[in-house]
Amino acid sequence: MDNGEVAAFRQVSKSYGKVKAVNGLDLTLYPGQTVALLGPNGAGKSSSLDLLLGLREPDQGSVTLFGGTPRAAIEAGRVGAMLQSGGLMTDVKVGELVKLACDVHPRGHKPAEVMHEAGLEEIADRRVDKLSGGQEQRVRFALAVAGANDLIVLDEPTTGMDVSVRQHFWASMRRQADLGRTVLFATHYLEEADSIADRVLVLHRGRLIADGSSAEIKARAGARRVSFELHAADGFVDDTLLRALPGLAALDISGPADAVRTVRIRATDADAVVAGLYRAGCYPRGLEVTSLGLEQAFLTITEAAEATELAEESAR
Ligand SMILES: Nc1ncnc2c1ncn2[C@@H]1O[C@H](COP(=O)(O)OP(=O)(O)OP(=O)(O)O)[C@@H](O)[C@H]1O
Repeated sequence: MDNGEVAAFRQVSKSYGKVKAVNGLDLTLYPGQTVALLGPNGAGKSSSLDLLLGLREPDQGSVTLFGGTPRAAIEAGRVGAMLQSGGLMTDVKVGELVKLACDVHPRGHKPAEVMHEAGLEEIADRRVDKLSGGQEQRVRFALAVAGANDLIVLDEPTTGMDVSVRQHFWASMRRQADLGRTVLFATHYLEEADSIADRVLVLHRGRLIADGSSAEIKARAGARRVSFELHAADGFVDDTLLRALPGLAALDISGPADAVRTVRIRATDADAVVAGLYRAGCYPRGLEVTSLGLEQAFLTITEAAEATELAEESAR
């Protein structure tokens, strides 16, 4: 039964021996979303995608696609995937393989359209086992969009693609999302997540530790920096006043109190920090407000999760 949800993980866990690859994952994906799945090596990204596609069974919890089993959704031709693992058929030409994928798909597109979309026309007659890494990725991409899928799952899709192919690839994925399809991709390229995804998920040791827009995740991590100088000649500023500023996530002060001190602040709300400074009668010199990227936010969030995990482990 289709309940409007594209995919739902309900308290899903999966272990390999002692390793908890996925740990209590609760997640719902909706139509038309472009979702980036981030996480350090071994965080459980590929394992989560495998569970989503029914390639592995959860130890606990349930995974549904379009309100039914992953298998039913795949058999109905609603899901396309581009995974890292799994070899391509070898003794076949690129054009033949793409045609086969279109023919067997319950809602297959015309092979010529798919060849064009994936930029494969020039290598249609090349054997699949004679391709470069980037060309192979393009073939995998073609197989993922060979039919009218409602969900496209991509595991590190742009690895090995050069810049222009990568741009072409993401333009094509945007068109898919504009058609109302859901695109879920795991990546280590944070700039891709930042510019492509409207929802970003961060996994850490199998747990979902952040879920929101890129802007929300940056804000949560304290992803703007406010820096300025305090000159003793302008009047003494008490450090406790700085520490009490609204919107402050972290504070670093360097330099002697009786000369020039440099203050660097990581802010969850930079506007509140600056307003708070002036309200307190503090007149900074050389004020700068800069944004930190998603990369910095990602590192902040995952480092904080790591520190919490270590503290919990040593308390046990
Ligand atoms: N088949 C398996 N057998 C044993 N352990 C596994 C297996 N697959 C994954 N793992 C372990 O589960 C954890 C999660 O792995 P997974 O591949 O899902 O992470 P990932 O986030 O995709 O990592 P990467 O960014 O390196 O691709 C890791 O500790 C990994 O070693």
